[in-house]
Order: sequence, then structure tokens, then C-alpha cells
Amino acid sequence: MKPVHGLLVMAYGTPYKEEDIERYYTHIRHGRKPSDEHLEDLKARYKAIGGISPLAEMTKKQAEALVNRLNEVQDEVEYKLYIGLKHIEPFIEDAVEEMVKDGIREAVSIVLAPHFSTFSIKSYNGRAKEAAEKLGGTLNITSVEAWYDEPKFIEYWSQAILAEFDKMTEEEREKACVIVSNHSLPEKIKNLGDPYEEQLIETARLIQEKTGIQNIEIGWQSAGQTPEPWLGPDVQDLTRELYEKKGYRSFVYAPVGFVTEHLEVLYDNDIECKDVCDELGAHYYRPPMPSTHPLFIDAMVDAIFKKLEK
Ligand SMILES: CC1=C(CCC(=O)O)c2cc3nc(cc4[nH]c(cc5[nH]c(cc1n2)c(C)c5CCC(=O)O)c(CCC(=O)O)c4C)C(CCC(=O)O)=C3C
Ligand SMILES: [Fe+2]
Repeated sequence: MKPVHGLLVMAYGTPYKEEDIERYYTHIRHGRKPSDEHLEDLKARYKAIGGISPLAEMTKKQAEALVNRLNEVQDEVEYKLYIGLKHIEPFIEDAVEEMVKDGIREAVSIVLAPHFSTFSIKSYNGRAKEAAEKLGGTLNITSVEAWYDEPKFIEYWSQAILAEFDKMTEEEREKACVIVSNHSLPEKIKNLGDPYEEQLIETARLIQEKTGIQNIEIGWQSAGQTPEPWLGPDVQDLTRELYEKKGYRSFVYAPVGFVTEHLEVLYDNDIECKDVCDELGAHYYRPPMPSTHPLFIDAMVDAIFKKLEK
């Protein structure tokens, strides 16, 4: 019989229903309750995208596609799936506890976010390892740290972006640009030696190389509302600036730091960036997110195999 290894898939998590929003937001804020104003603002954003986010369902679908593919392409071990979320149940710690209960001794973990940062990937992996240690240290977790440069990931986005360019007229295409973006983080991550910014630049460079599209710009989105400086330029400001200074009239948004349609994409891109485009009289394009596209799932399989060979 094949040995059973754990596949721990970690993701951000999202409220399952409206009543979950407050405790979810409180968890994101490290236990501090949000003000009524901030809470109402968040509720309004979820409402604007249809009530709840498709993230919960998509995380499950992505994780299932990944475990199925892993079990299809190799024959040495049987991977058993565990999903662990950062800000809502099943928490990362719950998933690790399940693995230990099931007698799993070897697991590989991957976060559904391609770029490494202290605030994201490192904290997910740290929580998983800490939980395993607390439960006796019988479970060994090997963690994939980043996969922003996986060839099939780049291939997915390149094809998706080119498909948007195909929808344009020749004239439109000449004045089009791609805005490659990720979630903004406080600028202080740079002092922590975070490769987050360079990794986004590299993803953009690889997409440029693959597509041959010259007009590729880097932006940041969904920054928090705190007084400290966050990585910029913000995608909305950038859109205005590029419209004025470089004369672009069509904008293709590629939020490559995210892997599925969810609040940040459906609201921050499809509503907020689209509003800016509408106001300027520019064309708005946003390719479909990777979701369960085979190229994308295979990119994660490749990243896992590379990590395990080391
Ligand atoms: C790096 C990063 C990723 C990408 C990597 C990864 O995926 O891990 C990410 C993804 C996501 N972030 C999400 C949701 C939220 N993030 C928030 C707030 C924050 N995120 C931060 C960082 C990140 N976030 C930070 C530093 C804050 C400020 C915290 C503070 O206040 O100190 C808030 C609070 C309100 C607001 O600011 O909007 C919400 C609701 C959802 C789920 C969307 C859905 O439900 O569809 C997803 C996928
Ligand atoms: Fe977030």
C-alpha cells in the first residue's frame, strides 16, 4: 500500500455568510473589533459583489483539483487533502490537528498566493509548523514558499492577457497597456528584506517576455486604511497617470497576486478600476482569474515537486 502524505492547502478565507463578517474582520485585525464605519464599509463591498465572496467555494475547488492532479501524476504516495484558512474556520491549526489525528507524518504545504512576504506566505507556513510542533512534533511539513515564476503560471496569465488583446481593434491595441498588480503591503516589509516587490516585478517581466507585449506596468491594490505608507502606486492612481502621461486608452488589469475571483478582484478591480476607466473614457479589461485552469493547477504541482526534490 502507498504511504499517505498530507497536502495542506492554505488560503485567506472569507465570511461564509453576512453574520460572519464582523468576527472575520476582527480576526484580520488581530482581535481588535473594527469601528462601525469600517464594518459597514466592508459589508457594503461584499453586498456590491453579490452578498458573499466566491472565494470559499473556489478555494475548495482549487484544493480538490490540486490533490486530484497530484495523485494522478505520481504513483509513490497517496496525498490526502487538508484545507487550512488564515482568518476563518477551518483554521490552519484545525487542519494540522486533523492531520495529526489521522496519523499523518509527512505533509507538503502550499499557500494559494504566488508571492512570498513576511505578512502572507511566511505567516501561513509559520502557523502550520508551530501547530505541528505543539502537537508533539510527529508531523513534518515541507512548505512551498513561492511560485510566482512557475512557467505554467506565467503561461496561464500570458494566454489570458493575449486573449483580452484579441478582443481589441487594431487601433485600440496600439494604445493599450497591462497593469500587473498584487495586494499592497506596508512599505516597512522592505526593511524586513521581503522579496515581495521583486517577485511581482519578475512575474511581470516573465509575462512580458512570453507575450511580447511592451506596455506592461506594475501597480499595487487593495491597500489598508492605516496612516503608515503602503507600497504604491495604487492601481487607480496609476490608471489616471498612465492615461495622461503615456496616452493609454485601454487597460488590461492582471491581478496576478490573486488566484481567483474574490472581493479584491470583483470590487477593487471590476468596480473601482472600472469606474476610473469609465470616468476617463478608457476601455476596461480584466482576464478571468486562474481558478481551476489546468495550467494553473499544474503550475502548483510543479512547484510542489521542485520543493520535494530538494
Ligand atoms: C498580502 C495579502 C493578501 C494576498 C495573499 C493572501 O491571499 O494571503 C490578501 C488577500 C485577501 N484579503 C482578503 C480580505 C481582506 N483583507 C483585509 C485587510 C488586509 N489584507 C492584507 C494583506 C493581504 N490580503 C493586509 C495587510 C490587510 C490589513 C490588515 C489590517 O487592518 O491590519 C480586509 C479588511 C478590510 C479591508 O482592508 O478591505 C479584508 C476583508 C481576501 C478575501 C477576499 C474575499 O472575501 O473575497 C483575500 C484573498
Ligand atoms: Fe487581505
